[in-house]
Amino acid sequence: MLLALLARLETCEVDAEELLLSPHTLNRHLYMLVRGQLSVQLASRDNPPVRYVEVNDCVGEVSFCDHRPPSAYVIASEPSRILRLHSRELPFLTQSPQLMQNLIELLCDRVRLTDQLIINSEHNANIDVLTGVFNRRWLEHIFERESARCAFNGRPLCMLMIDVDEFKPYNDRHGHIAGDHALCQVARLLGTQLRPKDSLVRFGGEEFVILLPELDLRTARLIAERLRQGVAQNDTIDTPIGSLPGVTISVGLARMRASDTLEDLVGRADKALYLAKARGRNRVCG
Ligand SMILES: Nc1nc2c(ncn2[C@@H]2O[C@H](COP(=O)(O)OP(=O)(O)OP(=O)(O)O)[C@@H](O)[C@H]2O)c(=O)[nH]1
Repeated sequence: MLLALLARLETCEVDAEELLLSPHTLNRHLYMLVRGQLSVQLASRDNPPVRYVEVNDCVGEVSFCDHRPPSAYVIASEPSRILRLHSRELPFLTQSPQLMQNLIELLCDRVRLTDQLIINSEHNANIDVLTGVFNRRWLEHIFERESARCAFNGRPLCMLMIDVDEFKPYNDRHGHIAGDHALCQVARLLGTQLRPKDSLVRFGGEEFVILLPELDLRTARLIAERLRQGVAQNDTIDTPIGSLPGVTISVGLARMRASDTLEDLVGRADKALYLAKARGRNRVCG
């Protein structure tokens, strides 16, 4: 059976940059890479590869089976040798339970890989690139969930609005890259002191938001004070560009009221933050 299958395979050579599969062209082949490397690109040939196909990997199996155009571009990233099987040989494959089992496993792998890519891209869409903490998009999602959950259980929900103090002069004195390191340090210091159910979000620029579910105002204030002290006590930041002076933060605190929208809660936390700045910075208000 295997020998008969091998006899049905064609060998082809592709040059670097050559297009093997495209969403605009029906695919009739199942390909197996025997030398070189292929890249898989979604939506446009100009997008960076989402993955690479290495030797012994297959591509094209989904369109080979369903006779529909491929969902991605597959391009040779270097000169490559490929074995291919035409879809007219599909009835031949069905004669062997083992070959069918292999094909099903291949399709299952592809489904899992696609799921993982979706999970990764969903995750990346919620993460701030510089600091690695959640971004504003995530805040909207998590606020909806946590505010509903806390309201349903009759539990409080508090928000901390945090702003790095005098960050413009810090950037001016030490440079923007140093400022970036300082922001990462703040994110790290804040993140390591939180419970898993708390959400740390980079709200924008030098501002962070923390959602604290199931904590009353008094406890949230203690936590805010602990966070403030944690940042202030780190008076130097070790970075690849050298040792930099630490920064301080001001914190505005607000507790969710019934029927608060995210904007309402952010607005009150922001007012409290403004007060903390006006009273001299490096403090908690609200
Ligand atoms: N390095 C760096 N700087 C940023 C980033 N985002 C915002 N900033 C800077 O943060 C600074 C914020 O400055 P201001 O809003 O004037 O406030 P401040 O100097 O921190 O003063 P106070 O908030 O009143 O204590 C601006 O200079 C922005 O350019 C970033 O991602 N990296």
